[in-house]
Amino acid sequence: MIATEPSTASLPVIDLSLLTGTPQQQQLLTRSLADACLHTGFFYVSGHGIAVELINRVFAESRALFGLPDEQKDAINKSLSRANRGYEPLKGQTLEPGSPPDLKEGFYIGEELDDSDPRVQAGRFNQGANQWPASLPGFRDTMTEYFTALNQLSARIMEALALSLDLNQRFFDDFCHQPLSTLRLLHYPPQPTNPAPGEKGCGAHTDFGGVTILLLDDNPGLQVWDAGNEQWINANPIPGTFVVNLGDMIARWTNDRYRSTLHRVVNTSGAERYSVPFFYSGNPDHEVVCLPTCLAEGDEPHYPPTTVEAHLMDMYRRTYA
Ligand SMILES: O=C(O)CCC(=O)C(=O)O
Ligand SMILES: [Fe+2]
Repeated sequence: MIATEPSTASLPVIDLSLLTGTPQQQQLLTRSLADACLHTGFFYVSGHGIAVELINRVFAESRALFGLPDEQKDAINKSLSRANRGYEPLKGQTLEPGSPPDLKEGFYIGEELDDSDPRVQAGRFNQGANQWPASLPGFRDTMTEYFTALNQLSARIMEALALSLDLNQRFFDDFCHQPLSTLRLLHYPPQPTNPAPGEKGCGAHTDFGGVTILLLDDNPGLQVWDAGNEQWINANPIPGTFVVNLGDMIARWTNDRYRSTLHRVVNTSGAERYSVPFFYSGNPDHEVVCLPTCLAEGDEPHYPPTTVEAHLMDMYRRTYA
């Protein structure tokens, strides 16, 4: 029997500033992190060092972007980009197979690489130039600043994850070199009063990549599947934190010890909801092979070795097939 009412259980808050604390503080951090990763792979992060002033500018620019006239948004439609950058209209994606399209519009940003970059010339996955809205003068600089800051924050989270897996703190350094990252702005209109069956902001899905750092506005709506109790947990916003979750690649890497968990959005807040997920997938050439500390004696790896890029391309193929 699957409970339909979201549970009142909550996700843990992890203070990332403990990473540079005393050995005892570090141990506290890595233990609570391991615990969260073994359960849902979802947790809040405080002590992240991202300025609230920058966060406010990101939301202001995001609201301005989605408020532009349709012609201006269509001029930078994602379909015009070889690198999956730009605007995705409302109902442009169906994250939950068998459900109606998602009630959200989005905008995709990645590292700015021009045509002379060898990665672009080689046609590497998702590498290329962005499409910027011509009428918003501060948009590009704000998003670039936030993108850079979140790449750095992701690398710190990878250090904490390494420690939590009994690996050297620098174990993921090569993975964090020239990472493939996607910043995604999202806007959810209020849930309609008479939705079609299954219609909602964002269908139930797991994230494909490494870690996702999700910035929420003040509105609830995000729900995380609690497999142990077969119910949805509300992941409501906590001021000053991000929601962080592990993607399928970390589950694969840890032989399914660490979890990539289903989540969805139902915007019953009655308000326009804005969120900003940042997907960190690491160096495309990095080999993803069962971690040495995740294979108990007598266990077999659940997956063959792959690379970051091959894993991502495979996941995209399955979703957009
Ligand atoms: O908007 C949210 O709160 C979640 C978005 C999400 O899960 C995603 O974009 O993968
Ligand atoms: Fe997601």
